[in-house]
Amino acid sequence: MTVITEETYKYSAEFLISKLPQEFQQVDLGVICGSGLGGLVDTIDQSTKVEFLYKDIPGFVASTVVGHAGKLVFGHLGEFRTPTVFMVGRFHCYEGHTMLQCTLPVRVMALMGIKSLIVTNACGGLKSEHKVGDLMIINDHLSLPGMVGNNALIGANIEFFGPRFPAVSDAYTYALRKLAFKAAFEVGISPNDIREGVYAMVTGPSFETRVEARYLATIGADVVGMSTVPEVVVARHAGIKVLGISLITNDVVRARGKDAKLEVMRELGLTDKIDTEEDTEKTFANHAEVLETSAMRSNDMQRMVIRYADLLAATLI
Ligand SMILES: O=P(O)(O)O[C@H]1O[C@H](CO)[C@@H](O)[C@H]1O
Ligand SMILES: Nc1nc2[nH]cnc2c(=O)[nH]1
Repeated sequence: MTVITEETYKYSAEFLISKLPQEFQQVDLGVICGSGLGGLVDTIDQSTKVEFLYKDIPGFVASTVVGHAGKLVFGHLGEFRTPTVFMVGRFHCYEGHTMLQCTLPVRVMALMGIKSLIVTNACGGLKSEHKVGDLMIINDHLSLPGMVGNNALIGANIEFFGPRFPAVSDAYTYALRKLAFKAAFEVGISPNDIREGVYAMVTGPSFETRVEARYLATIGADVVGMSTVPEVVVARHAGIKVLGISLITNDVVRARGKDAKLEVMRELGLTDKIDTEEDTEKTFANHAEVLETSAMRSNDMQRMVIRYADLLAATLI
């Protein structure tokens, strides 16, 4: 198992601080941009923005997924010009990175002073009442890897960041969720297009089988994705408040699929013996669709995040 020491996190943060102007020596807010959602950095003041490629930052691994640019950007967000650090592209375990490598940037952000983190992602919808393109404020998560031996906090605990056994029962701060809904409604997002619910994490990279999708829905998940949870767990461990926003980029296929036995019975004229109904759905999840939906809805998400940052700056949360 790769071990990342307290010194490594500090070295990464010190590297960044040594290269940053005074205004970004300490940042208030962190944002992790999900698949195809990195456009948010195009909305910040371009004249003060400072960018680092992940490959140039000590301790960071490389980002390999299409739709994840692979850079850390410092800039002023919103009318209140909140000093913010953006991960434009994140790391996923399915890229071959460990949980510790995937979450290293969150601890670096913690060392740079963030008190609040916005985690965004693209995900598949598991409920028939969801529409592709809906936003969802995460109110809880279900970590399948975390429950069976791949929790982001496995390994020697670094007391400097937080306790050995942190509570995550209210990982997604209620007051911040309220603020996010307020921001969404204020920028004109319809209550019909934004929900609140449970994000399930699987490691991927294969999408769900039909029965896995039904299983996840049965055990309480509303959406499923391959990220977010490790970042949230590490952020909460370090005492950072979290808002999670999911964009439902595709429907996860839950129907049973074509029934070979029925087809053969029909072909042989055994129709009087058919006692079950077929339950088919021919679509399948794919990353191109994920990026297409992100591109369609990223503007709304950006406006909402900017408004949220301003509401946050104006409150004491
Ligand atoms: O969670 P983000 O990084 O937004 O990306 C999601 O989209 C990719 C699959 O299309 C997976 O990486 C999944 O986790
Ligand atoms: N696991 C998973 N991750 C996703 N990310 C975006 N869409 C999906 C999906 O359908 N399943």
